[in-house]
Amino acid sequence: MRLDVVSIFPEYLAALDLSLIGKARRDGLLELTVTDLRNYATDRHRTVDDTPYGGGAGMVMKPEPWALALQDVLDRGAADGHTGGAEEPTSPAVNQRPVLIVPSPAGQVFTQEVARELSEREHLVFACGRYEGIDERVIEWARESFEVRPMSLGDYVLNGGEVAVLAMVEAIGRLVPGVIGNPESLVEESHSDGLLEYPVYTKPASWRDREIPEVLLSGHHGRIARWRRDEQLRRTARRRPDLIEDLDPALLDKQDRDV
Ligand SMILES: NC(=S)c1ccno1
Repeated sequence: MRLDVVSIFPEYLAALDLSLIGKARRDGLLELTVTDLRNYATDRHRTVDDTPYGGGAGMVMKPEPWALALQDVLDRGAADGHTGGAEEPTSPAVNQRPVLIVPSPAGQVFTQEVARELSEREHLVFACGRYEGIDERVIEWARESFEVRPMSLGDYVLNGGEVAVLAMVEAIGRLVPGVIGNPESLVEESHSDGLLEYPVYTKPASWRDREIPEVLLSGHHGRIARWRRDEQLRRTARRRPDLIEDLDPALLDKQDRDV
């Protein structure tokens, strides 16, 4: 998977050199490039923002630097053989276009399901807006060559898209085959089956007069699996009843309904 991030604070993305994502980059599983938007400013002051038409507080990110930066991302992708680059996409219907993800409170809510969908795409490009946002004409222009996806981490406002990109790249990147050493780890985590994950424990069995659930010491795999499933259902019902409402009933077995 190829990932590009465009930002005026490229150093913000340094965390993507660390841990599993950093290792995946070094192993060639993820090809991630961070681009400084200011390198595409068209004046000697490297200006990337200006006052908003119609008045109002704050500044808006100028369209031209963004268009030049995103076109360069496309051209580099095409030069490296990634489809959907500068030349016409061969068959956009099969989603070969690069996906332009624009973190924004006005975007689609980013979920595990969206992460899974995006982890199967070939080229993701993240546009980190700052100030009051990016001139809307950039989004319109980008639709000619990208599948544009405004995306929100949640209903709150950040100072820019970089923090959201760190979260999305980690959530998406870890689903790319080979990034997580043991793919089994992906099976029983929160949201993998529509439920929150069960509580986990490790040694010592007794800690500050607190014991672990006895069933976990039983060695009875069937009982342990049942206990874990019950805990998932209880925890989800308590903390995120909205997930239970949305749950596909086919995912619930008969015993689930007795919890
Ligand atoms: N909620 C998100 S993703 C965001 C981006 C910028 N501000 O808020």
